[in-house]
Amino acid sequence: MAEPVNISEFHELAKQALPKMYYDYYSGGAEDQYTLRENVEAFTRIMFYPRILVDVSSIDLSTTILGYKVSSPIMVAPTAMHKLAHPEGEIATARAAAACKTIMVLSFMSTCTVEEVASSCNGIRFFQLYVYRRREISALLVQRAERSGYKAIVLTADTPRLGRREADIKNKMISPQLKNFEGLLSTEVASEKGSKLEAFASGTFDPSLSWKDIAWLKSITNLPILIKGVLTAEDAVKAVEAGVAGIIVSNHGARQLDYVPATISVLDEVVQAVGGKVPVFFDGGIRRGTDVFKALALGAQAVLIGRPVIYGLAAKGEYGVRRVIEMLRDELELTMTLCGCRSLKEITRSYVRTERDSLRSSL
Ligand SMILES: Cc1cc2nc3c(=O)[nH]c(=O)nc-3n(C[C@H](O)[C@H](O)[C@H](O)COP(=O)(O)O)c2cc1C
Ligand SMILES: CC(C)CC(=O)C(=O)O
Repeated sequence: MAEPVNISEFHELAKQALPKMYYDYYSGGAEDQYTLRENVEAFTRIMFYPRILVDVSSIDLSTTILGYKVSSPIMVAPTAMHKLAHPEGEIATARAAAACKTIMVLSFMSTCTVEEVASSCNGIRFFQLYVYRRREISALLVQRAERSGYKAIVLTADTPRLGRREADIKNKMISPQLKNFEGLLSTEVASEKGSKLEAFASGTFDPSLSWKDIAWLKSITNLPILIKGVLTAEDAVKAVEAGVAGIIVSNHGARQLDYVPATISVLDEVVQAVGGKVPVFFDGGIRRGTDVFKALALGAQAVLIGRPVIYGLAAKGEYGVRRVIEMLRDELELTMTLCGCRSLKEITRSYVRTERDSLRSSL
């Protein structure tokens, strides 16, 4: 295929490049994959209401995230095991994110260590945390990340168990390859049945994790804490009360509970509940710059992209990840230009209408 011109073409290239087991793991969702489709399709039901005759000769996409300057509001979401996509793994991703002057969130379940990624290039990075039954291992990783210069902890709160991913069961997905835990924990799972990754997670992840543990996390780190996996106003309020520095509206790329709404359709509600007390970030189903604009218009301060990064990495390594981020950035710039928004601050709710808005106005 010629040089891809959009994320969907990177997806196609990645599918060709990857062994089926890994492609299915990366691209798949939980059970019927209803939410997986919805995450993308819900964006198609939001329409633009652009303004004309605005001087758009200069467009500024830069912003700050937790005080760190970035070139655009598009960050790299934490996704596990990049070496299954490309031999350079998370190092290639980190270099691409740094070249694009944006933030990468490194997964707890990475195939390069926290330290290897930190020393691979200069860039602002956050560290995503899973809490293991053996809490001392999670605590140690938080401390290693803090020592290595990561600037925030992203606590993933939607994974007491792994969702049921049927392709992984059928493919007998391999045990995770996690270099961070060498000498701490064996990641080999003996089970002959189903997904070894799932068997590993069910033996290792702590299902007792609860709101009170935010205080525990605060007691072991000075870094700001973002909570990832919020889908309701009720949990958004609890997160603010627990003292987090930000919220990530996410359904884990539709890989956990199937039949939760598309994340873009709950963003409004969460943003209103938070009432500007902390920044709200967003992920799930972003495949176009227009999607980024829609999330910003509905109140997200920035977005994160998961699968598009993996597709770029699988197709073309570091260069591919860079192209994916640049493409979305360029598409966002064009969307802003055509909507008549010169800066991210000018992107407001009045530039989009959701299905619910249209229903309300027809009543
Ligand atoms: C292959 C894959 C692995 C993931 N691994 C993690 C992970 O280790 N930690 C985490 O918090 N989220 C993980 N996620 C969820 C992403 O952070 C993010 O919420 C999701 O991918 C966003 O949706 P998108 O892929 O449609 O952009 C993973 C997602 C995928 C697709
Ligand atoms: C290794 C997994 C627990 C990573 C993950 O969060 C996912 O696959 O969605």
